[in-house]
Amino acid sequence: MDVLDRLAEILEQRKSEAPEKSYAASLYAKGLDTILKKIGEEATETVIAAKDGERDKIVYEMADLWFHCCVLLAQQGLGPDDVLRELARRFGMSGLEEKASRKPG
Ligand SMILES: N=c1c2ncn([C@@H]3O[C@H](COP(=O)(O)OP(=O)(O)OP(=O)(O)O)[C@@H](O)[C@H]3O)c2ncn1[C@@H]1O[C@H](COP(=O)(O)O)[C@@H](O)[C@H]1O
Repeated sequence: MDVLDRLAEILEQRKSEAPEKSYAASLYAKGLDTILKKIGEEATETVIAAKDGERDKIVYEMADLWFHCCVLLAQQGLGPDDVLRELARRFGMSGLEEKASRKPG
């Protein structure tokens, strides 16, 4: 199982957690506007890191951005696989081939 699959699984589990116990659960409880605001903030922080040429910070901020995008996908009943399938489709790879290409070995 890769990182995005595992994160998606954890984010699904967090839907039944108490908001005080989990950051993801607190985002679900606050709702769509809060999740979208976080995505906007993290995207901006990523842009600033790139403009400043801070490679470590680009990675850190983009991880925050991807995390919040995964929260949005989960909140919408979607997951990383839906996006990866669309990316794969754009260069002619089937969903099954895309999944197989991500498996180690
Ligand atoms: N991958 C993440 C993850 N990435 C980012 N974040 C949180 O996203 C928030 C980012 O918002 P901010 O930028 O405002 O935070 P900040 O502390 O000011 O940081 P910077 O401004 O310096 O970037 C922080 O609170 C981070 O802790 C994450 N919180 C949780 N996870 C994972 O998600 C899973 C579920 O987490 P919980 O719901 O907390 O159990 C766990 O497996 C965690 O490892």
